[in-house]
Amino acid sequence: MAARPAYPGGGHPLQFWVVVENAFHPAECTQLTDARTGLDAADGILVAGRSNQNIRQSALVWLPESEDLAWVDARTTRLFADANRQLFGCVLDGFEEQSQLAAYGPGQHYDWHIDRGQGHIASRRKLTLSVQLSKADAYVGGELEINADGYPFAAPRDQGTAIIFAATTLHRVKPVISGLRHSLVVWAHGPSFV
Ligand SMILES: O=C(O)CCC(=O)C(=O)O
Ligand SMILES: [Fe+2]
Repeated sequence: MAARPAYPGGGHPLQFWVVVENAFHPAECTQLTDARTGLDAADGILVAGRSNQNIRQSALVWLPESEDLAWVDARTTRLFADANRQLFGCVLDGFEEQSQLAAYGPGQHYDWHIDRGQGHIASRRKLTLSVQLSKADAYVGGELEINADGYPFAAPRDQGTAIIFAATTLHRVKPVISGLRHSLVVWAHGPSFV
C-alpha cells in the first residue's frame, strides 16, 4: 500500500478517527476479559442477526449488566461525548445496544465491513468505539484496520487504547495468527446523516 500523499493545499489532513490512549486501566481490561468466563459465547453472530462465517469468525458475548460493570457505560459514554465534540459533531441521541465483548483466537477475524446496517437499530448506528482489552504482545496478527480514504490505518494495539470512528467507515480485524485478542465494541446511535 502506497504511503498516504501529503495533503494538497497546505491545510490540515482530514481526520477520520479519534484515538484515546489509556482509556481503560489494565486492571479494568482484565475485569472485562474475566467477565467473559462462564458466559455463553455465540460463535460468529453478525449484529443484524445473520451469521456469516466468511465475514466474521470470533466469539462474541454481550457485556453482562451488573453493578460491578456499571462503570463501563459511564466510561464509554464519556469517550463518545469527547470524540463527538472533538471531531465528529454528529447528532447522537442514545445507546440502543448492549456493549459487546469479542475474542479472536488463531484464524479468527472480521473481514472488511461497516457497522451501519439495515434494520431500525443498526441503521441508527453513528459512531463505533473499540477498546483493545488484550496486552499488545498477547497475540500475533489481529490488527484492527480502518480504511476511510483508501489508506488503511492500523489502530494502536496497546492495552486500554480506545478508537472511535464513524459507523459508516470500512474496517476489519485481520486474522489472529497466535494468541487471543479481546476487544470491547460499543455503538452510539442517532438519526441518519445529521
Ligand atoms: O474487535 C474489534 O475491535 C472490532 C469488531 C468490529 O468491527 C465489530 O464488532 O463490528
Ligand atoms: Fe465493525
